[in-house]
Amino acid sequence: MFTNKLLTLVLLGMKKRGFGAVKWNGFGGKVQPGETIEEAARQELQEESGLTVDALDKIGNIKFELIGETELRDVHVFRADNYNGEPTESDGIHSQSHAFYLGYPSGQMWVDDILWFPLMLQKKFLGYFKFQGHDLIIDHKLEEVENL
Ligand SMILES: CNc1ncnc2c1ncn2[C@@H]1O[C@H](COP(=O)(O)OP(=O)(O)OP(=O)(O)O)[C@@H](O)[C@H]1O
Repeated sequence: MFTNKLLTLVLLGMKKRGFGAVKWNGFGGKVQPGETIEEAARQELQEESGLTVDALDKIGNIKFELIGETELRDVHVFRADNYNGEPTESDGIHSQSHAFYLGYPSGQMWVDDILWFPLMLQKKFLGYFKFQGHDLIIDHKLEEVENL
């Protein structure tokens, strides 16, 4: 994430295949055995975008319930304001910066992102979203918190 007085840019990746294919999204994936959640976040960022980060702030936690799936998806959201390297396309992900306030590709993102992305610039938050299929939210809660 890069901010100056005029504009905030957010680097997003488009998954080429699998769950959430063709949606612009934060970089991420599943935590492997023996990894902490933060280690997994750094690993996925590096694998998917080619970037490394020094400071990584935990800013959100969202539980997703998808009707028909037995387990909740427990998503931890981290933010980094500086990064090392240049974003590169990987096997599974195509990366591109998007201006946060201008022309954000909302038609090609998870519908929940539009509700919580604005919070991640300034707040910590907890969220819950219940989905029917991949495009319809039938229940949700979002709350700002001091600490996670
Ligand atoms: C349902 N609403 C959602 N809204 C916003 N973001 C969502 C999301 N659901 C998952 N995410 C994110 O999507 C990425 C891939 O997650 P996930 O599919 O579990 O990982 P992984 O790369 O291992 O994918 P495959 O299952 O192998 O395709 C990861 O950043 C995760 O945080």
